[in-house]
Amino acid sequence: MNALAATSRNFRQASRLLGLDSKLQKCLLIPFREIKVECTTPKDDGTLVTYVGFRVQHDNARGPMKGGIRYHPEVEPDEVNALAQLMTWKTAVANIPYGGAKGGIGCNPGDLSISELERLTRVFTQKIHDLIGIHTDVPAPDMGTNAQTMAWILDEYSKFHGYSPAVVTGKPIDLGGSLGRDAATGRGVLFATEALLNEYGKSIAGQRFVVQGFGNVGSWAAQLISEQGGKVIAVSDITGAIKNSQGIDIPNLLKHVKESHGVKGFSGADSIDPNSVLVEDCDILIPAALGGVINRDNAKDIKAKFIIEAANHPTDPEADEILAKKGVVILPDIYANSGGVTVSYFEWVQNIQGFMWDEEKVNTELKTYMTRGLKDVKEMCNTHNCDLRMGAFTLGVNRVARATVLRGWEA
Ligand SMILES: NC(=O)C1=CN([C@@H]2O[C@H](COP(=O)(O)OP(=O)(O)OC[C@H]3O[C@@H](n4cnc5c(N)ncnc54)[C@H](OP(=O)(O)O)[C@@H]3O)[C@@H](O)[C@H]2O)C=CC1
Ligand SMILES: O=C(O)CCC(=O)C(=O)O
Repeated sequence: MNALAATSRNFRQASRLLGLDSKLQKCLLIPFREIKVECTTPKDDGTLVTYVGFRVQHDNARGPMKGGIRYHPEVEPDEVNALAQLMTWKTAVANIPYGGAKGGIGCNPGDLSISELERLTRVFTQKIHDLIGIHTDVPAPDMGTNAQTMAWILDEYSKFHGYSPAVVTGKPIDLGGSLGRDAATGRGVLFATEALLNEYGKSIAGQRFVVQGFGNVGSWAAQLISEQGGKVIAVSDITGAIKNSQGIDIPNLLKHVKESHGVKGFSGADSIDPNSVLVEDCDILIPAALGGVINRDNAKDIKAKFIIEAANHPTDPEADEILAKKGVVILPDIYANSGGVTVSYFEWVQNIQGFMWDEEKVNTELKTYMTRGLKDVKEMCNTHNCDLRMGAFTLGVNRVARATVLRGWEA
């Protein structure tokens, strides 16, 4: 099932549980604005190349639209649309005053030089600068983009609108980025996992984890989990997959990845088939790469008891049903990975206030938001007698529906 069909199906199920009428459902589902732009830019050898860029602004009932920009070869309109919709429900679940958006460019950032990436980012910004802004739509990093990408967007945007650090989050600290934003999604995953395990009388220490994806989110999650005594027994990225049943030494793996640009060849673990990583024997599985990776083909073989969705939309609805029958507990993306956008919100607040928080304050506030988030989700599970995914969807959709009705959508 494609990402948009899957996300919209979850939305409709939540709307039915909430008893939303069909007109309001339609109004909430259809994006506010979908932008598609041509980005033609010279390569380093002077030849011209054209990429297609997207920004989908899904909803702004609760505040400025917010969401990352992804550079990946598989970026396509339906997926960006689904990811923008997920951002609307995610910011509502986190209870931060934002709507949802997402963007992307269909390119392989690994094939581009730094100067080619800079030119592409500047051309994309030139095409969308009049549609983003501090109080309209605030981009951030996602797969294939990082703090440097945000610095280029900030600089290009500022040429048109004056210096505006709050127009993007996830910036370098020297340009007004927040302490703790780089680690925030992984740290949020840690806090969410702790809060969930607490419900089962368990803690991180001694649990066996498998992490798919070792970029920003996966590597921070693995590092913070291992610091809490969790045993990360298998990890994968685009270069391959590795396993050590005794637990991988994450600080050493991080050094290896810095030097070798991937987990492949790490001497402290055995190489395994990347296709087997999701079905490895473990207690907790953390998908932290692409969407749709847990589907009807592999769900029945998953051995983890808990799945913490660090990635966006890693689990297909068909897999959800199979896993529910097996008793696997899934902590859904729109709650589990909300630590990133929550600290993005803290960054935006700091930029607007012109006052910088220390890292301890950022992390303490993040823990408060993540702990309260699970409590709110569980309350909806009790009210609607549903699983955690529907608990999160009903929570997010209900908050957006209430804001929409209060603002007077029937004009
Ligand atoms: N960054 C953030 O703050 C947030 C990110 N997310 C979500 O988390 C996920 C990861 O994002 P992020 O860490 O930022 O992205 P990064 O680009 O930093 O990292 C992505 C990781 O996934 C790996 N990867 C790509 N394809 C595969 C594959 N087929 N199998 C295994 N690994 C693969 C990449 O390998 P390689 O580097 O070798 O290509 C890399 O290790 C995405 O779904 C994103 O939407 C959610 C909330 C916030
Ligand atoms: O930090 C942000 O604004 C958005 C992060 C993001 O894209 C996501 O949560 O999926």
